[in-house]
Amino acid sequence: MQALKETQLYCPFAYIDGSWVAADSGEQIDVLNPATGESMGNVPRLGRVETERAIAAADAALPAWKGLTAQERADILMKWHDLMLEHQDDLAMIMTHEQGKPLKEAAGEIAYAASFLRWFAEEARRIYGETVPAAKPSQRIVVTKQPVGVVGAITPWNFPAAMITRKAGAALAAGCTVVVKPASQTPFSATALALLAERAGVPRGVFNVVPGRAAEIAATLTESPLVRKITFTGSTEVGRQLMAQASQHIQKISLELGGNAPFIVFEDADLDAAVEGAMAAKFRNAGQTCVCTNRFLVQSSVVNAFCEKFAVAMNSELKVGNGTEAGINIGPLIDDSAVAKVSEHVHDAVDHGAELLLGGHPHPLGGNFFTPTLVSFATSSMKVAHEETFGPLAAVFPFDDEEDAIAMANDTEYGLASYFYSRDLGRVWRVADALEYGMVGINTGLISNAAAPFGGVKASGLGREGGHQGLEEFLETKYLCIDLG
Ligand SMILES: O=CCCC(=O)O
Repeated sequence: MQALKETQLYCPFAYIDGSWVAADSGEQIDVLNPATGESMGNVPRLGRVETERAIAAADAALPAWKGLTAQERADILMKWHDLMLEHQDDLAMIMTHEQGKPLKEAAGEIAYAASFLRWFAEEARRIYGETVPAAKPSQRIVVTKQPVGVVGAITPWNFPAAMITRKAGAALAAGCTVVVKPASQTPFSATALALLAERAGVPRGVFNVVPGRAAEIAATLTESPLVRKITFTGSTEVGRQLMAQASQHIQKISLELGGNAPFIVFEDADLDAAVEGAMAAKFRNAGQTCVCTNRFLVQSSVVNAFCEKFAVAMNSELKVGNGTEAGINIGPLIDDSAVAKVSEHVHDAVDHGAELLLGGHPHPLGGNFFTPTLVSFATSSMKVAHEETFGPLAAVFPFDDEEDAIAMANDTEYGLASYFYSRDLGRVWRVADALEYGMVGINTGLISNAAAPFGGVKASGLGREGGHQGLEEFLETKYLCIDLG
């Protein structure tokens, strides 16, 4: 790996109860740089026994952590935030090496990740209760909020830092303690965050990182009666299993799962603005973002003009390569099966009659690089209409009118992010109301923000992260009935 300013941030260990540890078995995970295929190092491959230790540590640390004042917890979270920004370049370098996203984008993710710590530090001091008029004159009803307890957080490879802070920031602010299972592709971002958490003053046992065997660690978290909440970002398939497993001890659960985001361009839209939004909504992290557009629905009267402008922007703005090189803004896909999936969706679309306007093949650089691809005349018979591609394929589906667009947009089991462009105020409200999605970007292709409630409906998940709603997910409501006699 290229040199870090502070080499200690490269932590090839798990972090349990304030100690840096190896797996009992000595087993390790070899972490590959998706741009080169080379190893960037190993972390321990933990399993059940070490996870049980982490849960026990989190449980032991809970009374003291929830016993701090909100201000004390907020101060520690703010310190953690500041340290992340202080080490932004190194954290970005680690992320680019293990995840592939270009350095500038990785630095952007570090800032985004830190913003959750700031947001939840501020929200920690606003965990309000309420009083309610009672049924009897002698009684008082008081509602309080308490931390749910120990949290198991399972996080994905596509946002190796932000998905940890979005969960752990909220949990710690609420007074919970956390065991994080990071993705095996990107554990070094997680362990670097643990080091900074320790330096910020997060007490031992409050924040633990357990890289390792995913199914075994998930089973250990869901089988433990000490764990009171599971929070997961990843596939709908795994989310469904976790939800079933979490039912054993009726654990609270938040799930941020797959999507099939539509991006609708109406004929009254500002097409240049729509293309700018399309670039952002499609190509962030090379298309490997759960809120990336999967289907561009464009009104027939403007479909040619939109495709022309979109192709020009893609040709002139997208530079594919190793994310550590200057000027690169499309890195590699995470692995060869991701490349195979994009290829499969492109071939399937072309075989079913789509017109290939740009790309359509792996990039000449080879490895996990794929050329940004644009196809038009996509139809509902194609795989890209129903499955999340999770790569740099932009598929344009023409539609006739507003009713048609809404029906096409909602014709999916998913309901995470959606986008549309229109300058007609009446249409803006009608379409925003009609879209069956947890998030709607209107005349914008970027919707992610610590202050906003992020999450989906239908098969895209349960619960919200970020916003004040994100904190609620880690709180229990308790009602006190006081009889004054
Ligand atoms: O891919 C999941 C999260 C992306 C985001 O927070 O914008």
